This record gives sequence, structure tokens and C-alpha cells, in this order.
Amino acid sequence: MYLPTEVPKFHIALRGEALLNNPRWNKGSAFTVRERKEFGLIGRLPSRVNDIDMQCKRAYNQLQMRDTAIAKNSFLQSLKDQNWVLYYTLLSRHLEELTPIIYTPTEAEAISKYSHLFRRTEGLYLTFTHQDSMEDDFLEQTRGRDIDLVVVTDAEAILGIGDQGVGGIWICTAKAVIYTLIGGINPANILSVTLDVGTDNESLLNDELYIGWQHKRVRGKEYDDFVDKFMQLVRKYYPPNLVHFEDFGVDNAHRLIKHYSPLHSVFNDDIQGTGAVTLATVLSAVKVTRGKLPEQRYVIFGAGSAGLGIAYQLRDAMVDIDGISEAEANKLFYLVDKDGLLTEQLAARGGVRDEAKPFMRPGPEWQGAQTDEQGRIGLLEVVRRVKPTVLIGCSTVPKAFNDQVVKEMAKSCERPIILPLSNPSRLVEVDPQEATDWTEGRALLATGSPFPPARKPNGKQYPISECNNALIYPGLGLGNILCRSRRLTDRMIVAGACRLAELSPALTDPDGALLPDFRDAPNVNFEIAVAVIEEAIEEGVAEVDWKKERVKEEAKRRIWKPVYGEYFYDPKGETK
Ligand SMILES: NC(=O)C1=CN([C@@H]2O[C@H](COP(=O)(O)OP(=O)(O)OC[C@H]3O[C@@H](n4cnc5c(N)ncnc54)[C@H](O)[C@@H]3O)[C@@H](O)[C@H]2O)C=CC1
Ligand SMILES: CC(=O)C(=O)O
Ligand SMILES: [Mg+2]
Repeated sequence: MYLPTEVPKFHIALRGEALLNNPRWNKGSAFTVRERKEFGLIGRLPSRVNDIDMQCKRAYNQLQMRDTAIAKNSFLQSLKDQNWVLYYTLLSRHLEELTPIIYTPTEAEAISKYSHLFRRTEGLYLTFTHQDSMEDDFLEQTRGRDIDLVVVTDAEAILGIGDQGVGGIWICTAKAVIYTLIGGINPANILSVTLDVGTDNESLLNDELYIGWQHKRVRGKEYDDFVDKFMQLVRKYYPPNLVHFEDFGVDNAHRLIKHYSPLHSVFNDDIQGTGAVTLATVLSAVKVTRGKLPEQRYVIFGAGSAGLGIAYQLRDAMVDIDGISEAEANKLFYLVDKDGLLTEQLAARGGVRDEAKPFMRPGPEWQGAQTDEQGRIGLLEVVRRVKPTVLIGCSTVPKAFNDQVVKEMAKSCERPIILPLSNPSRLVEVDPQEATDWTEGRALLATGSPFPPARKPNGKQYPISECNNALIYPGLGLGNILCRSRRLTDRMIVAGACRLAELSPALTDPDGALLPDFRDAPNVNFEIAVAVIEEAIEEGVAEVDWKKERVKEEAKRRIWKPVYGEYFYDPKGETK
């Protein structure tokens, strides 16, 4: 993180309890003596003034007293409710250790227990039954704020754990934290929203403690009208901001992004973010194998939001970077979903969703293929026949890349590129250590959640990169916001992915990680943002017209940092 050279000054209208209870402005024991006098805090705080180092030390010690990941997650949630500067400083100082606590995999567990862990609210809850007051509810939370970014979910497909109803708000708040921690976006300017349209999760419908709308999911026109009502509010009050869609069900995810992208800066993280980070990973892997994207054969296991997003992103990059036609690029993909390989025959039986149709395989190509008793062409058969060089998993099926599949792939491929991306960790398609063992250390690997390095047969440690959209979306969002682009274009996303690939350690060491280390995520995402802004300016969609050589400097100045400012009481000052 870039720290400022000067202490920022703020005029604040809050005093006493109101100031201590506001996590944006609260400094706790770090209020200076002058501030304590000015804001009525002398009797409300123990006498000694602490600096941020001392506060971090205390908070870190308290954190270590919690012995499970979920208890640590709850502790950090409370810290966020109390003091943003301390919370973000602590996370920045222990980025690698604490990201898995506040994001995947622990956040999945927290979300699944949302109604049981619930203590206080965070974000905006827009419930289907309260849509008459939606505009007032929206303004109640946003009035007087600059909202640069809205992170929204309807919670139908949370991480790898499916429909989580109102608990989905916590994926938005977790994604928002990553935007701040890694992207440097001011947390005060981010709005997390859950669209509570019910849930089809039976255990939530039957849970007496469930805290959302206990009703089956609304679908069809009523759903579309509800989402549109929300989108029109965002467009009315915050036209230049970015709307980030997270963990919608696959069909709605594709429909919504298609509908709104010509109208507003919108971004679907599961489709575009995952597509972009995977493109960067594959670009760096093919550098190691000295190949090119169009020379690969891609098998994607799980053709939902992420799988299709990856296929589209890789396909579009080949068209853009390598100049091949879309039709030629489509032929390089083999998508396998729960009904087996996506083929024309399967489509004729209604088994292929529209977005996947460009990638379905022609019938004659698979005549004589081995099928199971339901007529499905399974992953092993696909791997046998296709001899893929790239195998990607976004299926939520743990251990789907078993020894047979991996060994089969490794027979015809010197350095198989294997990316088991399902989250949380327990759903990973193959444990990276097993993939390393089964390929005698030849596999090039990255996973969706963090894993320890794998040990190669020669004793060398192979770092497992985290191919998670969190390594790219903060930079894409930051770039879009800083240049005030009214569209997040495909080329802006490709520019970000290419910049990420350029920063890969594997470019200089074939046994190095495919992506930069997560500890470098803030600097890496800053570079991604710069690439996005440069592209937006070149395409003419940016509202700023910074000269190329000034982009970095301008961007750096606008990044939010977790530092305490100096406060002055002012009845007309900040209240939110
Ligand atoms: N690493 C990353 O950055 C990301 C990882 N993911 C992970 O990818 C996984 C999928 O997420 P989404 O695409 O959003 O979910 P999704 O529900 O849209 O897609 C999952 C797909 O897998 C298919 N599937 C289920 N069982 C299968 C089987 N036995 N064989 C083959 N396919 C099967 C489903 O039919 C569906 O099409 C999740 O675990 C999620 O956490 C998602 C987004 C980003
Ligand atoms: C990482 C992410 O967006 C997911 O697993 O859904
Ligand atoms: Mg997601």
C-alpha cells in the first residue's frame, strides 16, 4: 500500500459516543489528547494514547486467542464494525494470513451460518416485499455519500455453496473489503447490497432462526422488475459508478450483464473476473510451455458462470491478441457439465444453456464415444480423446480430477496446465499435491482458494498460485472508477489481465508461481488499474484525459489508505 506523506485533516461534526461508534472515524485509544478534549472523549477512554502499531499488536494478540477460523472471522467482523483504520491496517500487515479468514474459504462458512451468527447489520437489504419503499431505503443509506461502487448479490450461487438467501450480504461485504484492502478504494464509497428475493434453500426455509424473507425465490418478470427497479435507482443517483454483480445464479448472471452493460459500468465477477484472472494464469502457463493460446486444447469441467466466463474470456483474448476468428477459437473448447460433454445431441434434448452453445461439439466428432448408463460422455473419456493441454475445474465437485483423469492428461502433455478453481478449498477438483505426484511434478497448477506449496519428486517446492478473481477485480474496479468510465469494456478487462500475466514469476522461472504472490496483490492491482485506465483513455470511454505518463501518479494520489487523520470539531463537518 502507498502511504501518504502528509497527515490528512478532517472536519467532523460527531462527538462523544457518536464518534466512538462510527467505524469510519473512530480511532479508539489513538485519539490524541487535543482531540479527546475537543470531542468530549477524555472520560470515555483510558488515559494512555496508543499509536497504530500498539493497537495492531493488541488486536493481533486478541485475534490469536480465537482458535478456529470462524471465531477469527467473527472477531475481525467486530473490529471492522469498530474501527476501519485499525481493521485495514491489521489486514494489510498480515495479508496472506488473514485474507483466507475474511474471504474464501472461511467466509463461505460464515455465510452458511449467517442467521445464527447475526449480530448487527452492514449494507443495504432490499427485500422483495418492501419494494414500495425501495427508493427511500436506498436514499436513507446513501444520502450525502459518494458511492463509487455497488457490490450486489441475490445470493443464488454463493462461492461453491449455492443458495444462501439473505446471508449473501456477507459475500458483498467481503468482496468490498478486498476492494479496499487490495484496490485502495475508500470503504465509505462502497455500498454492499443484497437483493432478498427469497431462497430455494430448504434448510433455510425450515430454520426458525433464518433472518431473511422465508419464501421461495421469486423468478421471471417479477424478479426482473425488482432488479431493474434497483438498477434504475443506481443509475439515477450515481450514474458514473460501477455495479459489481456477485454470485447470481448462472442464468440471471448472464442475462443481467448482457442487459445492463450497454447502459452502465457493470461487472460480473464470477463471469468476467474469473475469466480475466484465468486468462492471466493461462497466458503465464503457456509462456512456460513456450506455446500460444490458440495452440492449446481446453477442457472446462463445470460450465456455469465461472466456466463459461473463462471460455468466453480465453476465446475473446485469442480473437483480440492472436487474431484468429471467433469460430476457430470456439473449436478449441470442450465443456463438460453435469450431463457430460456439451454436444449438439445434448442440446437437442435441452441439455445445453444458450450461453454455452457456441462451444458445443458437433455430433459426428463423438460417434462411438464411451458413455455412462445415462448416455453422458464423461470427463475421462473427453480427456482420453481430446488430449487437453489445459484442464480447468469450476464444478464444485471435489476430487473430480482423479488420478485416472490427471494421469491420462499427463500421458500426452509435457507440462499439463491444471487449474482446479472451485471454492471453498474442500470442493477443489484436485488437491495440488496429488496433481503434482500424479504428474511426476510436471503439472502447472493454480487453485481458487489458497493452498500450501506442493513438493515435487526432486524435493523442490512448487508454489500454488491463487487463481481467484480477487487477484484482479480490485484493480479492474479501481481503474474503472478512477477514470470515471461509464462502461467497463472487454478490452479494459483484457488489458488488466495482460498486465497481471506480465507480472507472473513463471515468466522468469518455469518452476515459479503462475501468478504473483497474494502478498503483492495491492501493488499488482495498482498496476492492473493503471493498465485499465490507459486502455479506457485510448478507447475514449474515460472521463479523465490524463497523459499516459501521468496515469500512475494521478492514480496513486487517489488511493485510500488506512491512516488516521487529524480531526477538528466542526458542526458543519462530516457526520457519516
Ligand atoms: N477461483 C475463482 O476465482 C472462482 C471460483 N469459482 C468457483 O467455481 C465454482 C462454480 O461457481 P459458479 O460457476 O459460480 O457456479 P455455477 O453454479 O454457475 O456453475 C457450476 C457448474 O458446475 C456444474 N456441475 C455440477 N455438478 C457437476 C458434475 N458432477 N460434473 C460436471 N459439472 C457439474 C453445474 O451444472 C454448473 O453448470 C464454485 O466452487 C465457485 O466457488 C467461482 C467464481 C470465481
Ligand atoms: C471467488 C468467487 O467469486 C467465487 O468463488 O464465487
Ligand atoms: Mg463469486
